[in-house]
Amino acid sequence: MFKASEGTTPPSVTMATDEFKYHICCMGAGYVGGPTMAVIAQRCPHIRVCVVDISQTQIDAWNTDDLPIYEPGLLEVVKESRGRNLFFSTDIDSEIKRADMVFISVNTPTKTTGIGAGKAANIKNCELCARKIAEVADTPKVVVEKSTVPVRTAEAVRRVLATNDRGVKFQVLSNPEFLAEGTAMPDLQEPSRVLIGGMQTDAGLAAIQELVDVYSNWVPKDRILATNTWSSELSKLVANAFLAQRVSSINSISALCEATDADCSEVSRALGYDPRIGNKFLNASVGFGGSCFQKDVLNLVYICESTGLPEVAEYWNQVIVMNDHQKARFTQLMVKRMFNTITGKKIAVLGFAFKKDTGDTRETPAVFVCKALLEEQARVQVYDPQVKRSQMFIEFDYTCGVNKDNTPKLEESIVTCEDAYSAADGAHALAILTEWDEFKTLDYQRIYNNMAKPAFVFDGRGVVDIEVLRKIGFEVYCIGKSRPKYSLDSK
Ligand SMILES: NC(=O)c1ccc[n+]([C@@H]2O[C@H](COP(=O)([O-])OP(=O)(O)OC[C@H]3O[C@@H](n4cnc5c(N)ncnc54)[C@H](O)[C@@H]3O)[C@@H](O)[C@H]2O)c1
Ligand SMILES: O=c1ccn([C@@H]2O[C@H](COP(=O)(O)OP(=O)(O)O[C@H]3O[C@H](CO)[C@@H](O)[C@H](O)[C@H]3O)[C@@H](O)[C@H]2O)c(=O)[nH]1
Repeated sequence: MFKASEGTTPPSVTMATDEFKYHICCMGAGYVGGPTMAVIAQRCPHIRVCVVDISQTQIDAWNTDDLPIYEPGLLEVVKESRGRNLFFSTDIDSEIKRADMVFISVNTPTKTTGIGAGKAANIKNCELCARKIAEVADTPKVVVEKSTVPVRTAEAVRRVLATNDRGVKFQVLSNPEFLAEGTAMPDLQEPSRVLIGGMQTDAGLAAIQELVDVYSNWVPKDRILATNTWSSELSKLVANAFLAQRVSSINSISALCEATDADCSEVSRALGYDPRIGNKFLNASVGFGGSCFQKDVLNLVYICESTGLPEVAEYWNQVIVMNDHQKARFTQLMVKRMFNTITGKKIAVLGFAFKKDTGDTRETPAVFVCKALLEEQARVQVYDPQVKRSQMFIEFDYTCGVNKDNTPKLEESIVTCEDAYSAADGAHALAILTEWDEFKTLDYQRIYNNMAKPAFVFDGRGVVDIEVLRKIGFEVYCIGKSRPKYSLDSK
């Protein structure tokens, strides 16, 4: 199974497949499946872990040192176990058959058509996994929902599994993942908690214990929370809704700070000292992005609507409304400050990923800002240390429906650059859209010297030292901070 290819780490210890007493198969080799299984394999060398996927390209990449995702520390952990007790394969049927436990870790995106389009999560991939397990399994298995799913999805998975015609018994558990991208490895190695939901029957409790036994290899017992299935499924959606709500709340206050000369980071600091509020997730920004927050809040909204709770649905929907407003507000400010026109102007966009330390661009605010800049006929010069040009175009099309068929000048209007200095060369403005550490230590004097004047900075991430940049000569606007006094209109 383990194919030696260029750049692949050879196995340090070889143990025949049959010698392992316990086998885990994970369906879905993405941002969650890959890192999660790499950590299980690292912490449980006695368990054989195989991650399977329908995408040959994805699996091939996991078998090289050029992994399909960028995550600090991931490659080292993969290399430690790959070929020893961690494998990546497209032989889905064999790996399911062999497994004692099967994780379902496939994507559950927002539906784009049909009932619930734009809100409901599409659990098609989860159902297909359950069907595949039902089709090929000939021994009992614990099936673990790792994907984020609407509450009561385990019921659907259980019913599909029951169609197995060999009478095989399955237990379905909910074990949502709470890792954040960019910090996935520490999040997995020292999780704040591991949540496991299952049926409160003898067989259900035994299945929960089986999964507890896996995590207990490295997670302290008091951080492993066992509960019933529905509470577990719902907790995941609610956790993301609460986090997203915090970002929207502080972003709403950022607008008020800009209008009143209050400083949003000072407000956050004051709030954060209250232990009941806590100091995390209070950074005002150009808006939240990522594959989870919007999808999961919208899913929660849809579930509330479908269960006859319109007021509750509307409450959570405001989190999305505020996020959309924040993204739009940022570009409106740019245009307004640059004398109400950016037609033909060069704008340097620093950062395209939805947050630092990831190459993930799903729902990134940068795509919405760039789209708005293109609509104003600006020329956009983008630099991101981890995002390839091809990925940016995939994201424009997927998230905003912008492609070269409906926007013929797209390719020439977006210039991708090798570093921040070339992106800023000749630009009228910098727009900082991801908080990459390297943007804090750029030589802003050098950047200023090579920009058109007046040189504007629009900081959507609170990255720059405003006073230093103002001394250099920049006209600086930062989310949640007071605006330059030399502006004609301070609002
Ligand atoms: N990305 C995150 O940070 C994160 C964190 C926690 C939870 N989640 C949730 O975890 C789930 C997976 O997210 P992700 O970001 O890893 O998605 P992803 O798109 O990165 O990966 C999903 C993988 O599943 C594969 N797949 C789809 N259908 C399959 C099938 N029938 N059989 C085998 N493989 C199949 C795809 O080819 C893809 O490689 C989602 O429900 C998401 O909401 C994501
Ligand atoms: O104070 C803050 C904190 C975050 N963000 C933005 O919010 C988005 C999401 O950030 P973060 O939550 O750190 O990253 P994700 O990888 O999306 O992780 C979230 O979504 C995952 C998928 O469900 C969950 O597992 C994690 O617990 C949850 O934090 C990013 O655009 C951040 O820039 C802010 O604007 N201000």
